[in-house]
Amino acid sequence: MEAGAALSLQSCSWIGYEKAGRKSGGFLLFSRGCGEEKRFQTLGLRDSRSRVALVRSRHLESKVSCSHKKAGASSAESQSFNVAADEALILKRKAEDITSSLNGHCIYLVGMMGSGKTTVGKILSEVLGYSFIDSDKLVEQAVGVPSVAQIFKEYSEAFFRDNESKVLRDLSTMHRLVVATGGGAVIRPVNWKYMKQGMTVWLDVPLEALARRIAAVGTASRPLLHQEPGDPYTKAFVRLSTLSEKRGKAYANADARVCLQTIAEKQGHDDVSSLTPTAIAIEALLKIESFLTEKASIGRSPYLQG
Ligand SMILES: Nc1ncnc2c1ncn2[C@@H]1O[C@H](COP(=O)(O)OP(=O)(O)OP(=O)(O)O)[C@@H](O)[C@H]1O
Ligand SMILES: O=C(O)C1=C[C@@H](O)[C@@H](O)[C@H](O)C1
Repeated sequence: MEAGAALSLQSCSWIGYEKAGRKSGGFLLFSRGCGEEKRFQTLGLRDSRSRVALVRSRHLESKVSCSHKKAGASSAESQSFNVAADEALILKRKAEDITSSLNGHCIYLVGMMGSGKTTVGKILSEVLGYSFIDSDKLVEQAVGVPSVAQIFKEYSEAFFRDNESKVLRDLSTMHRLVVATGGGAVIRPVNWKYMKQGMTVWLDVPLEALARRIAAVGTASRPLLHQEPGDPYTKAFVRLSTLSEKRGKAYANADARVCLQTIAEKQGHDDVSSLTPTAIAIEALLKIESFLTEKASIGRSPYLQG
């Protein structure tokens, strides 16, 4: 039971996993179940202040959710509503926890094509109050060509890489950005010098999931995947496998690794496809927090002045 029920963020609806009682006013009250300690740990809420705040916020927001719930909503609908609200709240709390130690430093998301750098990056930027930047788009603007695929075709990959390095160099002097980097940005050591001015986070996604995501939208916008013969899934999978073998070590230079397979296992799922982008963003914040805490514990708080 326990793997799925106790540890799952996906199934941690307030109603389902806190023991809930109903008051005459229709509001929910929570009592602490025996699995709560474990859940707090899973959510990365180790100190009592965060825990109290989360429980209080859940209580308050549950009043709002209950008073707005449609009378005819199915239990599946209300459970997924609660899961989404729960995740959003945890995300917000975690962002508040790390804001001061991050001290305005940029976050660079690295990972293979389709790993979710854009999707997760937008969520992180919003919750941290940062701006979101896609480095591929900056290269397109700098070159004056509307797509990366066209830059590869009209110029060359090397030309694209040179411009990508220039863009990363320029970004390295800035603050309060979440940057979705190009999938191949990790292969040039100089790019690491630029990205390490901030915090680097690797979104590590199994190849099958990447190929599935990319096949769903087609390979046309991803020039490195488009040349292979075959159906979109096979094209993507074959090429991504080769790229991943070449780049695996480079991605591992990142300060933090967000491994989707590990999150899925923690939540009791076999497959990463059940993970929401918000759950992945939460894990990213937890990993960022661990990195900052570890550095601070050895007297090397990377981003605090003084
Ligand atoms: N957690 C997720 N679950 C399911 N699909 C997702 C998830 N995250 C992203 N996707 C989908 O996968 C595709 C690729 O996502 P996204 O554009 O965020 O990746 P990326 O790393 O920025 O890709 P690229 O480097 O190729 O630009 C999109 O269609 C997106 O909707
Ligand atoms: O993985 C890669 O090498 C690439 C990823 C994309 O984001 C683009 O930067 C470009 O298509 C190259």
